[in-house]
Amino acid sequence: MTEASLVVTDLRVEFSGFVAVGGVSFDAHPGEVRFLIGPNGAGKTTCIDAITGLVKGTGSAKLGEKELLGRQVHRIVRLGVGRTFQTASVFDELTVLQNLDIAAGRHRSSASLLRSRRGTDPSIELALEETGLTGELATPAGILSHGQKQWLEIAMLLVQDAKVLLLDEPVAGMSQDERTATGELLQRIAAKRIVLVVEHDMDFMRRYATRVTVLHQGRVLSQGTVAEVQADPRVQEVYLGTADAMTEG
Ligand SMILES: Nc1ncnc2c1ncn2[C@@H]1O[C@H](COP(=O)(O)OP(=O)(O)OP(=O)(O)O)[C@@H](O)[C@H]1O
Repeated sequence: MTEASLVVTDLRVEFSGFVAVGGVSFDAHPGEVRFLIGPNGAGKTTCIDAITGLVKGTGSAKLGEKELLGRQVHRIVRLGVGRTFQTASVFDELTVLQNLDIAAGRHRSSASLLRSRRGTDPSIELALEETGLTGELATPAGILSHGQKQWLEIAMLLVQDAKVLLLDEPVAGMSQDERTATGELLQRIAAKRIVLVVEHDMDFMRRYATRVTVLHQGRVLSQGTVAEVQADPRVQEVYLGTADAMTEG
């Protein structure tokens, strides 16, 4: 597994002259659950979109020595950068196993695909175990709970052996139990991979973040540990009235 870090430097994204991300720098390392937070429209998703090649950005986003900006989406995926979206994008009519097979097949040779037909692939078994979906192997993804769908998406990134997981609001709409299970899952995954979480849920962020970057109007307002950003008066000001939970707990 990689020891490489994700280092974003002076990232800028403009949409027809509107600066959505105006020079953002942060880094994320294996071993930490890194959070990107900020009010609506702060530029969080756009940062992820730029890192994954969906929108054009300037500046730099490096995974180890490899520059990601300027590469095509599929090449960035091949370098080991995976993401989830705010809405789960699994194949509802296919089973959990079939979804994982498709995810695994994307970067597998036909010889290994042939081998995998003779039994469940070890990487799939591992991903199922890791995400607690082993019992749902034959369940159509469409009837999974909201939380399980998100875990399936994460499992799909694991079977692709993603070195970087960029997760956009992974616990939105989840029950408290599902949030706890997700937080613990992210901590396990982050031991060996880079995990960057975009979230609005302050309680979740407080419980599971190792370090946090706060964005506001396309710029970094504050970054540090949860305690450091919570104590930052600029952060309190921005969150006052929108997420007053920022300073609670
Ligand atoms: N394709 C686009 N074209 C024009 N403007 C865009 C586009 N995508 C995003 N924006 C604008 O860029 C800004 C940042 O949007 P972004 O979705 O990154 O914010 P966010 O922090 O992820 O917000 P939220 O928490 O609401 O998802 C917003 O003002 C948004 O309207």
